[in-house]
Formats: sequence, C-alpha cells, structure tokens
Amino acid sequence: MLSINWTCTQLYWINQTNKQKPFSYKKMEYSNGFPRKRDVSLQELSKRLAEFAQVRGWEQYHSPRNLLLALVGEVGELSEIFQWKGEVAKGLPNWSSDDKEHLEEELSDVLLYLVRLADVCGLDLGQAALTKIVKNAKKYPVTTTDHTTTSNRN
Ligand SMILES: Nc1ccn([C@H]2C[C@H](O)[C@@H](COP(=O)(O)OP(=O)(O)OP(=O)(O)O)O2)c(=O)n1
Repeated sequence: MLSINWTCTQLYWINQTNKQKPFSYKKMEYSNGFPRKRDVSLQELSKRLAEFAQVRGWEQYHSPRNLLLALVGEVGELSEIFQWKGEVAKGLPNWSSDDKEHLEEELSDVLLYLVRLADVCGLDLGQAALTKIVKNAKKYPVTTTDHTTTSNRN
C-alpha cells in the first residue's frame, strides 16, 4: 500500500514537471504520465494513408504509376538535402535541428509513398521485406573473412 501511494505521488510530480516543459507531440505520447516513444507498424501507416486519401477523394489519383512517380520525386527532394555537402558523418553531429527536421520530413515522404504504393498494389510490404532479408542472407552467407575484408562481393 505504501509503495502504491509513493508511486502515485511520484507520477503526479513527474506530470506537473512535464507540463512546464515544451513537449513534442509529433514524436511522443503520454502514457501514465510518462512520455514514451512507440513502435509504428507499416500496417498502421498503410491504414492512415488509405484514410488520408479516402477523406480527400484522392483515391482516384493514387494509382500505382502516380504513386511511383511521386515516390521518385520525393527521393529527388531527399537527395537535394545531401547534394554538394560532401561526406556526412553518421548521426549528423554538425547538422542544425532545422536541417534534421527537413531530413525527417523528406525521409517520411519517401516512406509514405512507398508504403502507399505497396498497399494499392495489394502487397504486404512488411512481410515482403522480411522475406527479402532471408533471401539476401542466403545470397550473401557470412564467412570468416567478412569482418576483415572491405569488398562486398558484388
Ligand atoms: N496526392 C497526394 C499528395 C500528397 N500526399 C502526401 C504524401 C506525402 O507525404 C506528402 C507530399 O506532399 P507534397 O506533394 O506537398 O510534398 P512536400 O511535402 O514534399 O512539399 P514540397 O514539395 O512543397 O516541399 O503528402 C499524398 O498522399 N497524396
């Protein structure tokens, strides 16, 4: 009983503290007073995109070909971010938060059109990707020299 009361008090305190801080609803949600990230499934994205198109009457435009062209366009926008920058360090240590947000947006556009394309083609992209990973592993078996060589055998 004592520990339950203590936990509730702690939760209340954390809640009050969090209310005073700017909070990004884009990336987190509250659960029992704690901000947390959550996994997002391809199925959920598929469903959200289908609803997005349906309520706007845009299903007619979301043909496989149109979505592919839109996808390629967004890959172009993604490429522009890296254009002329030279090699970029992993983790983007020298990028501003605005630049990182821009990258998040373009990566998302590519992902969303890809997921939508798979959906209108009637494919399960998540399962297909898992199957492809298994195929890749068979095609490129791990060998004892893999950790010491830089060649990729292509
Ligand atoms: N017919 C459409 C148009 C847009 N979208 C969605 C998917 C993408 O995530 C995003 C693309 O929107 P924009 O075409 O406005 O592209 P950007 O967001 O990249 O804007 P801009 O090109 O101005 O940078 O909107 C969609 O599903 N179907």
